[in-house]
Amino acid sequence: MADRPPRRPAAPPAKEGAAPRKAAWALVNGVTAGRLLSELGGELERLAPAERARAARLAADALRAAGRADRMLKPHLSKRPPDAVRNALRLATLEIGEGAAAHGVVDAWVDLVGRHPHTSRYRGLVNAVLRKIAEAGPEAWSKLPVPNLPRWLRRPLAEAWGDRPVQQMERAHFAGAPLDLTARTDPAALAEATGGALLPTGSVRLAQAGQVTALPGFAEGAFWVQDAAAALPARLLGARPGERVLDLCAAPGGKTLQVAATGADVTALDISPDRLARVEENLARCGLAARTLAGDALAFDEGGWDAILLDAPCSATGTIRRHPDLPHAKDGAEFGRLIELQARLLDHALTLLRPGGRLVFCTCSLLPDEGEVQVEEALAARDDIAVLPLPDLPGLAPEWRTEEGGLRLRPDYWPERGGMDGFYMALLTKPA
Ligand SMILES: C[S@@+](CC[C@H](N)C(=O)[O-])C[C@H]1O[C@@H](n2cnc3c(N)ncnc32)[C@H](O)[C@@H]1O
Repeated sequence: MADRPPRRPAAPPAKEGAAPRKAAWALVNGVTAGRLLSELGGELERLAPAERARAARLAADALRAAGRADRMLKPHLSKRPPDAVRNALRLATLEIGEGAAAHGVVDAWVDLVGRHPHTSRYRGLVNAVLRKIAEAGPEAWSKLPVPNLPRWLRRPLAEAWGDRPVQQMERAHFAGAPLDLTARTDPAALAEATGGALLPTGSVRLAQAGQVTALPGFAEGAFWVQDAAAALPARLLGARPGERVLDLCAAPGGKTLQVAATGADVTALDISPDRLARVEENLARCGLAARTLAGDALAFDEGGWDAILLDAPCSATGTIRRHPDLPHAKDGAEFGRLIELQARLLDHALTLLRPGGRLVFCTCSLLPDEGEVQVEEALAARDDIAVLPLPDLPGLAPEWRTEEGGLRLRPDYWPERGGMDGFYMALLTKPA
C-alpha cells in the first residue's frame, strides 16, 4: 500500500462563542462593504436560533457603536487597518465596553483574526490593541460621546432640523428601538396579554424585544410588528368598511393589514414578488383579506379608488434606530433617484384617485425632500388637489403638524417613551 502523505495537524478547536462572533464579523464586514444586513441573512443560516440572535445583536450593536469604538481605538492605531481588522477590533471593543470578561473577549478575537487568511498577519496588532482596550475597560467606554451620523447624512439633517435636534436624533439612534405592535382588533387587550404599554396613538410597546413568534396571540394573528410612527399613515387614511382602497407600495404589508382590518376592500400592489409574498403570509396569519398584485405602480392604470396609500420607496433614514447598518452601507448617492421616483409615483397615484377620494403620501425618511417638499411641489404643480386637515387622531402632538398640512415625526420625539421612527405623511384629496 502506498504511503499516505502526512496529514496536516488539525487546527485547534475554535474558542467558545466563536460561531456567533464569526457570523457577526461577516455581517459587519458585509455592511462596511456596502450591503444591508437584510441582504446578508445567509451568514446566519448555519447557526442555532440562540446563536443567530446573539450574532445579529452583536453586529447591530457594533454598527450602532462603531463611532464610539473608533474613538477608543484611535490612540492605539498608527494607521487605519484594513476594514476586516478594524471591524474585528470594533466588535471586540464593544464587547469589552459593555462589560464582557475582557480576557475571554481578547482571546476569542485574536484567535478569530489569526484563523482568517486575510487577517492572520494582524493577529499581533489585534492582541496588542485589545489588551490596551481591556485595560481601559467599560468605564472609559461609557464616558465616550454618542456617535455622530456620517457627514453625507448629518449635513442635510442639520440644515433641515438644526444641530441640536440632530444630536438628539443621534442619541435616539444609539439607544435603539423598543418593539412596537399593532393590534388587529383590541390594543388594550393586546397590551394586557403581552405586558406592553398602550401608547397614546394606539400602538402597544414592549421594552424588551424577545422572540416575537413566542408572544401570546402571534399564531392567531392578533398583532403584527410595526413602529408606532409607521402605524399612523393608515390611521390618517381612515379607511371605512366597503371602501375600495389601493395600497400602491405594500410590502411587507404592515399598512395593508391595518387597512384590511377596517373591513375595506383592499388591493395591495408591490413591484417585488418576493416582498409581496410576505404581504400574503402576513394576511394569512392574521386572517385578513386583500387582493395582491405584483407590478410597477407607475404602470398600474386601474382608476376610481376611494382611497390610496402611497408609502413610497425612500432613503429609510427615519428607521436608523432599527437599522444601524444604513449609515454604514449607504452614502446618499441614491437620494436623487428616490426623490424623482417619489414625485412620479405621487403624480401617478393622484390620477388613479376618484374625485373626492383621499390619498396618504408617506415616507420613512427624515429628509424634507422626501416629504414636505414632495407635497409642496405636487400642490404647486397641480390645481386639482388639496391637503385635507389632519383628522383628530388620539395622541398626535400639535407640534408634529407641518406648514403645508402634513405630519412630521422624528426619532427624537417621545424620548421619555422610547422614541419613534422618523416619518412624514400628508392626507391629500382630489376635490369632486
Ligand atoms: C417603504 S416600503 C413599503 C412598506 C409597506 N407599505 C409597509 O407598510 O409594510 C416601499 C415598497 O415599495 C416597493 N416599490 C418600489 N418601487 C415600486 C414601484 N415602482 N411600484 C410598486 N412598488 C414599488 C418596494 O418593493 C417596497 O416594498
